Amino acid sequence: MTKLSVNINKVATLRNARGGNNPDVIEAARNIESFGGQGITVHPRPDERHIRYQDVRDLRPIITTEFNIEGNPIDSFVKLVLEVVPTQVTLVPDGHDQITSNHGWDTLENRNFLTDICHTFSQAGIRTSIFVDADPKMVEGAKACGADRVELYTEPYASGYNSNREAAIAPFVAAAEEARRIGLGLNAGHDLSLENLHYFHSRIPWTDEVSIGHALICDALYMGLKPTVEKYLIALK
Ligand SMILES: CC(=O)[C@@H](O)[C@H](O)COP(=O)(O)O
Ligand SMILES: NCC(=O)COP(=O)(O)O
Repeated sequence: MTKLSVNINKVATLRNARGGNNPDVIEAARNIESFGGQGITVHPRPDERHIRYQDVRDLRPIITTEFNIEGNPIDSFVKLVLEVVPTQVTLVPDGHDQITSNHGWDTLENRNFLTDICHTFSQAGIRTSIFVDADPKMVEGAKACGADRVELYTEPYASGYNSNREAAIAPFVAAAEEARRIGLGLNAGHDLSLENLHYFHSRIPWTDEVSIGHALICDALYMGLKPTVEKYLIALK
């Protein structure tokens, strides 16, 4: 069964716009779980443009499903994750000034660094996932780093979906088959939406978890959070 982990970064974006606590990320997380969401994902960036480090601390005790913290493993991020001990940590190679994530790790070039980081988190009992492009070599490299899972960066699939979905999904099926072959867990995320999620899942049903934020929160502005979460869960049937 593929779990839906809802990324609530954009709830925090809206909250920070006015400087108060509305919308409340804690209430959003509680609601998402009550509506059937099987995980909460956050990506605390160094500039705290949306999710703040204190949000991560505040969310930990109230999350009853899976808690996935994504980020570039700079010292402050590593310290926060070890303090909070989430279900999973997802290592993302974002630069400080990136508007959003736009590529995965080179797991061959960064093998020693990623191996050390994965070991540190594994020793703390945290599942590790490495964010990679849909490339079987990068998947294999993540396994060599000792990661439990990879997360496939799915923006290229999403952007190619409308013009040729068969072509868009092909590299992801190849990368996902490599993960399955070598016994690596499989996550996916970035720009997945109600439009493209069902097809992705129909072609790669062994995906363990999809983490979805931007499109889902935008959909919720039109349809409401409960119906939106329910629609995303149906797309994973
Ligand atoms: C790794 C990934 O794809 C998500 O964390 C995405 O980067 C969301 O980050 P923003 O919400 O800051 O765009
Ligand atoms: N790992 C992907 C994620 O958490 C959310 O990405 P997006 O749906 O906001 O593009």
